[in-house]
Amino acid sequence: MDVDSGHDAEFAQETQSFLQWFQALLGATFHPNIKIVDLRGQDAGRGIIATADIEPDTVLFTIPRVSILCAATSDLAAKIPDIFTPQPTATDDEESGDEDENTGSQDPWTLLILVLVYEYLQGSASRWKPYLDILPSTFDTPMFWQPSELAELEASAVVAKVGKEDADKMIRSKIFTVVRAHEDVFFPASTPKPNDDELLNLAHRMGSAIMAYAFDLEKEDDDDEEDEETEDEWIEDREGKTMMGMVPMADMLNADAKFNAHINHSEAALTATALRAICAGEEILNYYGPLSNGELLRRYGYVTPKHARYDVVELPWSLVEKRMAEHLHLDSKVSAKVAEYLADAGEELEDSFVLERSSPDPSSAGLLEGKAEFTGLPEDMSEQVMVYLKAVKKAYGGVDEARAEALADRDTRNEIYLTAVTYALKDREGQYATPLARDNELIGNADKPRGRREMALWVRRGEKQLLQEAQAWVSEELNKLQQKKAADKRPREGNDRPDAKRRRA
Ligand SMILES: C[S@@+](CC[C@H](N)C(=O)[O-])C[C@H]1O[C@@H](n2cnc3c(N)ncnc32)[C@H](O)[C@@H]1O
Repeated sequence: MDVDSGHDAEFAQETQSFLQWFQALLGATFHPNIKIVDLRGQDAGRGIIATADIEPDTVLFTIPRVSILCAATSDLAAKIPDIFTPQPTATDDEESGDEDENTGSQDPWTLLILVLVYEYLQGSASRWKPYLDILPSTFDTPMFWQPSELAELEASAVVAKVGKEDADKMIRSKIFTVVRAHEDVFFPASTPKPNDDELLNLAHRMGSAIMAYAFDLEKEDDDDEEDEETEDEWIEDREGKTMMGMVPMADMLNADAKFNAHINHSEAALTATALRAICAGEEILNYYGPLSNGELLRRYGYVTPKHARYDVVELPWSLVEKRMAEHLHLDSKVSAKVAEYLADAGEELEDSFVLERSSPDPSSAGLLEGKAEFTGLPEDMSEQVMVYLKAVKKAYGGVDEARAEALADRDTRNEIYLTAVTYALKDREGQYATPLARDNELIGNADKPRGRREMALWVRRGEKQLLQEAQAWVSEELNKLQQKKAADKRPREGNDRPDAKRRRA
């Protein structure tokens, strides 16, 4: 038997039906040395493992493009073609200011939600029924978390990105309208029609499945001549206009920052190949990109220790600005002038900046290379600080020339910047409900998080660790700068022989 029977007979049966369905697809292949397994014991759903050693470059499985579930393959496009013909672009809508009201224009996301809702509602009549049966009905993405679970993520930028309300709004405007206008197409006569709440839940479920499972598919027209076998993997830009699709079996692969398989896109099929030798018993892992654990949680509902190297933290400009104003002892009058100059100069200030480590790309074999290290503050933040300090210098002009003069010195500006950032980073760390030491204590020797609260704990711990690394880096830079300033002064003092002068005096 190709399938691990696991503990749950229904789960195993669905896996088996899916595999049989997949293997019967014209052009599909599934290597005999791999199998789908039940990894629920590790909070990882289904996954694929090697049952015997696998050579590098082995084709693990092949999915013919005609079996991808998308707008181009579902019958829905033929039944309501108007919805699938290109509408004015989002930019046009934004310009006309009626994006929310424009219920007609669909995008790759909403089209795929419509397709999935349609295929799901067709039940046994859907070509993809055995595949749809194994898609999850519940998710661990924060979109579905209780407020008390979300509270564990407090201060992480992930919370603001959950977007449940926006998703509800989008579903009501773009999905409901189409489904309700074509009930004869969406709802088979033999089954009861879902009410709005049921439809909302179904659309959310499909939207979340897309977020965690869908591939961005290249449009045939976009392929260039060399694209026989392109390197187009999970594309990170989910806002793009490329067609999206659900790729059975390719999405049975779990993923990590260290991985051993890759999905190649060719004209007729998608193939999963081994990037290096894979040992019997090893899990076959794909790669979703250099995502922070916060982002991995938001999109896919899981976090891994290896993704922590890609963690990010947002530093609000307000914290940096406040600390700079304090450091410069700006009074309200000067502050107002600074704001005025910035406005006059048309400077559009960013609200926040993303701190991250420099991390080498994984090797072509999917191995992690080198160390991820904090090596500098975001360049756009440094630029914004300099714009701000220039405005301060101008505000002091004619009021306090000595201060204005001091700000003309580059090292002085840098010192002000680094000092303010030191405090701003501490302030940012203080926004989290628990200190890093407490999170470390809670995690102890655990090798991975289990459950939502632990995932939140790992996300916030990772962000605070990064904040501390940033603080250490800033403090070192500040030391170097102060030493440089001291050294810059010394030769002058030596030349002027102040000691001798003082002695003479
Ligand atoms: C493309 S699917 C992979 C197959 C999935 N495990 C299943 O049972 O259908 C992506 C989902 O798998 C899970 N997943 C992927 N990689 C994982 C990992 N390294 N650890 C835990 N869960 C993982 C997450 O729930 C994610 O949303």
